[in-house]
Amino acid sequence: SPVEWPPSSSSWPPANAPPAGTASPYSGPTYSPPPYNTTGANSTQQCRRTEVLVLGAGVAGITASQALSENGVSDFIIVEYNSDIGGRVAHTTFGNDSNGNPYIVELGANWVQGIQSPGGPSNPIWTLAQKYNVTNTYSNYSDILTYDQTGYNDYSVLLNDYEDAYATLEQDAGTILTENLQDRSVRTGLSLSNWNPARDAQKQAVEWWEWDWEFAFPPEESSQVFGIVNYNTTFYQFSEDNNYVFDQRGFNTFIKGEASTFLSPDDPRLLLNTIVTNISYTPDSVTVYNEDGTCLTAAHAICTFSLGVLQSNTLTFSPPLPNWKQTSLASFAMGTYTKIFLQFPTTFWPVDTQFLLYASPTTRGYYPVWQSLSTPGFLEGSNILFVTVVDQQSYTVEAQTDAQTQVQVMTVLREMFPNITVPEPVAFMYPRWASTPWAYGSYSNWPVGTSLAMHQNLRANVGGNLWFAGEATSSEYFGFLHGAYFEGKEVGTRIAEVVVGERSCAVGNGTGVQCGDGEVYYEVLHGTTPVEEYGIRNGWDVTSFQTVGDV
Ligand SMILES: Cc1cc2nc3c(=O)[nH]c(=O)nc-3n(C[C@H](O)[C@H](O)[C@H](O)COP(=O)(O)OP(=O)(O)OC[C@H]3O[C@@H](n4cnc5c(N)ncnc54)[C@H](O)[C@@H]3O)c2cc1C
Repeated sequence: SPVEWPPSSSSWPPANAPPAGTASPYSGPTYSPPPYNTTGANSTQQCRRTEVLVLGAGVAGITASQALSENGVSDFIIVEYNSDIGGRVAHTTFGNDSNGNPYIVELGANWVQGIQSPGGPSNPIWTLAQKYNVTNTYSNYSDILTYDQTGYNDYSVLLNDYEDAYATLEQDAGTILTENLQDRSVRTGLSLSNWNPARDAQKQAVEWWEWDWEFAFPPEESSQVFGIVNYNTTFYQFSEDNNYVFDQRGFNTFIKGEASTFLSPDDPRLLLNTIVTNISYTPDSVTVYNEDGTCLTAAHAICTFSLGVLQSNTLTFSPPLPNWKQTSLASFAMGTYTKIFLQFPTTFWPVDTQFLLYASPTTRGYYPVWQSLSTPGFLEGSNILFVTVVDQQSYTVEAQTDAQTQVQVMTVLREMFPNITVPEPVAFMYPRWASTPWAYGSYSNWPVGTSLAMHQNLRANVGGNLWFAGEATSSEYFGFLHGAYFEGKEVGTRIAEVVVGERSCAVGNGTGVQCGDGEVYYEVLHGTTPVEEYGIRNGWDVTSFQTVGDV
């Protein structure tokens, strides 16, 4: 049995139960579990029943539930680890303003990426940001100053060189995709486009800003085809703009707003502070067992847990997931992206500049991208700067103490501003995403040489009734909020069709409704996927050959 049942006294109450709830309109519904089932984990007799279980209350869980609701399925339960909804759209208080009130800063998602071109489709996250008046400002990526260990040093011309190489990289990606050639790394593609940073620290910093900062992995570990598709479908389809959110209610305001369209305050269908430890599935049902000893059973379940959680050994499946699913879970990559926040007594850096890029003479990706929130249009006058690291440098800072990281960060800042007496920060903070047990990382990336067929196996349902959705299951928009949005909505809608179909069958009205509609998966995987197989069923909603404006 994958779970201890009934829980022993040592596991009760759970040691890592989430902290008591923060203020939320959806604070924990009071649900009393039935008396413990003593016949073993395989019996679902005593578990609370529902039609659809939605596992996770991030963007995908909420859009999936909303789609269920809008398509006539109201009998669902959302199970969420945390005391609030939003998942990786998460904020906290940081520092103080001049009145002593703390600022709100985003630990996770921060930008609406790709908004809308005139007359073109809108990124749904942009539509919702406008609907809920989420405070945001256009991030001007041209508003950047370049530094190295000697201080200010203008190497911004390298940004143009990279962009010239990128134009070739993206054209080559299109050729590989249409001619069904073997995918390769972005490093290989850049090299073939005459971009070779080798050990040139300034070129490495520019490359990091242009690639790693978005994908949370270096070019060596990123697919040329699918990295370009990801960029293309977001930034050419919607727009090239990234709008930075600094709403003092928190970015998750838009998710809470959408949740309130189908959940009432204290809705008993939302179970917060509930940690799923086992998912048991049969051809007829899915049952989840929770750390608090409760269990829930349903005809269908949508698992929206992050790729990091699915790759961890904190969650078990009974029976174990089939090989094709385990292989796909192991094939995709979960990245880590860490924002390190500092508040100072003054704004000693150029206040009218949004970004500062630092080239470490020794280590690629060592505290490279700095962003000023004190700049007009943001949290003006806040004296807050933050620096972002990803991948190996994220793992390093996660393993260090805050004090150790602060020393390194301050050494870099003093190299960047050799003529200024840089003060110590009055506040310092960063999250540790790679070790956060409900995320185990920040967002996913498409590794080198991994086919669409393999990605389809990440999306595909198991046993017909255990479905998967989230940013990682989005073939085109993986990593992004809008990827999670579309995937949740798609699976919620599909399950609603199945559920409504089953009801029709159950009343025997003779309409011949199909009662199940399983996802396609590939038992035998080929290295590349012919372009004619790219369609809505494997998540290919729009053509990846997007162009900007009239081009
Ligand atoms: C640092 C960082 C920066 C980012 N920046 C951006 C950005 O600027 N723009 C952008 O578009 N995207 C960004 N993203 C990505 C974006 O946040 C995600 O794509 C999106 O929020 C994922 O939503 P989801 O519903 O797929 O998953 P999640 O938000 O992870 O939702 C899954 C839910 O499942 C819950 N859960 C997990 N395990 C369990 C369990 N065992 N039991 C019960 N519940 C569980 C979690 O608590 C979570 O609420 C960023 C992410 C991070 C972390």
